[in-house]
Amino acid sequence: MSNNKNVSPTILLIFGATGDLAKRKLFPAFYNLFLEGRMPKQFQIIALGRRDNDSEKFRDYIKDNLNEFSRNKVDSDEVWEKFSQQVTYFKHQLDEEESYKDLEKELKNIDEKFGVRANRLFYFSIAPSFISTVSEYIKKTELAPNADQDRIIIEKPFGHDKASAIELNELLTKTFKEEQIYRIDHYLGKETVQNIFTFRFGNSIFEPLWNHNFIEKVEITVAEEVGVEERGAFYEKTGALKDMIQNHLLQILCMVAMENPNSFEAKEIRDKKVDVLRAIRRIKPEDVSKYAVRGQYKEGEIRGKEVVAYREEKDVDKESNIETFAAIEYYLDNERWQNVPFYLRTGKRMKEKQSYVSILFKSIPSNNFPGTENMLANRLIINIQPTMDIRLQFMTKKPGLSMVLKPGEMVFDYNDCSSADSPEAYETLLLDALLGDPTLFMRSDQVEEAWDVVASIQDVWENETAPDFPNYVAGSLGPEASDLLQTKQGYKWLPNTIEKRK
Ligand SMILES: NC(=O)C1=CN([C@@H]2O[C@H](COP(=O)(O)OP(=O)(O)OC[C@H]3O[C@@H](n4cnc5c(N)ncnc54)[C@H](OP(=O)(O)O)[C@@H]3O)[C@@H](O)[C@H]2O)C=CC1
Ligand SMILES: O=C1O[C@H](COP(=O)(O)O)[C@@H](O)[C@H](O)[C@H]1O
Repeated sequence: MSNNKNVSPTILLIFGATGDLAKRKLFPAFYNLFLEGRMPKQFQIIALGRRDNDSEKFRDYIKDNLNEFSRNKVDSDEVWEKFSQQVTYFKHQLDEEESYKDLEKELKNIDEKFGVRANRLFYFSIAPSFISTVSEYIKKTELAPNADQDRIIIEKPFGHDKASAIELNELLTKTFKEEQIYRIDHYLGKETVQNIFTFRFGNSIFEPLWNHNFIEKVEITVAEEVGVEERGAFYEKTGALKDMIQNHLLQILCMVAMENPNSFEAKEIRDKKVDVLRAIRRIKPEDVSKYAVRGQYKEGEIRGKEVVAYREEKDVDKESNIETFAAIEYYLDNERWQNVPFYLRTGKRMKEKQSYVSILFKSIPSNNFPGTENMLANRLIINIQPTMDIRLQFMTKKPGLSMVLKPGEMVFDYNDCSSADSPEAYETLLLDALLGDPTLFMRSDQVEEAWDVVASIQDVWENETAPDFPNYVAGSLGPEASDLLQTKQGYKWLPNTIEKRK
C-alpha cells in the first residue's frame, strides 16, 4: 500500500529459512524487491536454520530455488553477487537460549558494519507450536527491544479457534507491542484484492449502487486445482474452513462489504473491516446444515490427468473426515447489506483454479422489452486469479431489424494496463512490513472476530462423526449440496465470465 521508498537499514531474520514457505515465497519476494530497488540501501538477511550449513552453500540453494519459483530468474551474475552477499546462513536452535545470545552478537556486528542500530524484522516461518518459544526467547535475550524499530511477522494459521487466537495474542503482547506484530494474510497482498478497494472508493459511479437496494447477491469463489501436495499432515488438522474461509475468503468479503473509510490510515481501514466481521450474522449450531456445506474429494481427473482421492494423499488418514471443500451462505446485519446473501466457497481439486468475486445486481423493476427471455441482470465480476480482470455485464440491443437483447461486457484486463509483471503478494506485504505500514496485515481483533464468524460451523463439523465423505469428484465444481445452497433461494453459482447468448 505504501509509496514511501525510504526504508531504514534493516536486518531481516528468517526463522525456518530452510522450510517450504521460505524457498517458494519469501526469498523470491526479497529478491524481486531487490531487483525493483525497493530493499533498504543497507540490509542483511539472516537465514536461520538448525542444519549444519554455510552461507555459500545456502546461497546456492537459494539461487536454485529462485530459478524455480521466482517471477524473475537469476540471469545476471553481477546482480546475484550483490544480492547474495547480503544473505548469510546462521545455525540456530529455536529452543536453545544460547542460540539467541549468539544471534544478538551477530546482530551487533551488523549494526557496527552499518554504523547505525538497524531495524530488526523477524519472520516466524515456523510451525505455530514454536511461536511461544521463539517470542519468549526474543524477550529474554532482548533481541527486539524497540517498538518503533523492531517487528515480527507471524504466518497463518493464527491459532486454531477463537480461544487459541486470544491466547496467542496475549502471549505475543507480553513481548511485543501490537504495532510491532504483523499477522500476514497473503490474499491481502494480491494486486487484484487491493484493487477492490480502489475500484469501490476511487470511482463515484459504483458506490451509490453498492448496497441492498441494488445488489441481489454476492459470491466469493476461491477454487484450487491442487490437492494437499506435501502438506497432508498439516491439512489433517486444518481443513478448508480454517485454512481458507476463516482468513482469505473473509478478508475478501471485508473488502467487498466495508464502509467507506474516513481516511487511509491503517487504524481506520482495519476498524472498518472489523465492523464487517462483527456485522456477519452468526449461524446458530442448529442452522449450520442449512447455511454451510462441506465436501471431500474422491479420485478424479483434472486436465486429463488422474488424481487420487484425498484419503489416499500422503499423511492423510484413510478414513479422514476433514473437509477439502466448504461453501457458506452468510448475511450481514447492517443497513447496507440487509438480506443480501454472501455465498462463499472454496475447495481443493476443483475443475480449475479460479478465484473471483461475482456481484449480481437486481433485475430491472419492470420489463417491457420484447425478447425478454434473453434479459440478464447486471453483474460485476472481479477476477482475482489466475485471470486478472474486472468485467461488467450489461444488456445491449443485438444489431438488426428487430429488438433482440444480448448481454455485452466492459472489461478491464490487467494485461492491457501494464507491461510489468504484477508483484507477488508476498512482495507487497514484505515491503509494507519493511516500511512499517500495517494496513494490509491483520490486527488482533480482526483475527479473533474472524474465528468467531466460523466458530459454530467449526464446532458442528468437528463433532460430526459420519459425514457423507468423499462426496465430490476431483475435477468437479464441488458437492451437489453446494448447488442446493443457492437453488433453495432461486439462485445458482455464477461463472467468472459473462453468460454468452447468441
Ligand atoms: N508452505 C506454505 O505454503 C505455507 C506455510 N504457511 C505457514 O508458514 C510456516 C512455515 O511453513 P513451512 O515453511 O511450510 O514449514 P516447513 O516445515 O517446510 O519449515 C519449517 C522450518 O522450521 C525449521 N525448524 C523446525 N524445528 C526447528 C528447530 N528446533 N530449530 C530450528 N529450526 C527448526 C525447519 O528446519 P529444518 O529444515 O531443519 O527442518 C524449517 O526450516 C507455518 O506456520 C505454516 O503454517 C502459511 C501459508 C502457506
Ligand atoms: O494459505 C493458503 O493458501 C493457498 C492458496 O494460495 P494461492 O495464493 O495459491 O491462491 C492454499 O493452497 C493453502 O492450502 C493455504 O494454506
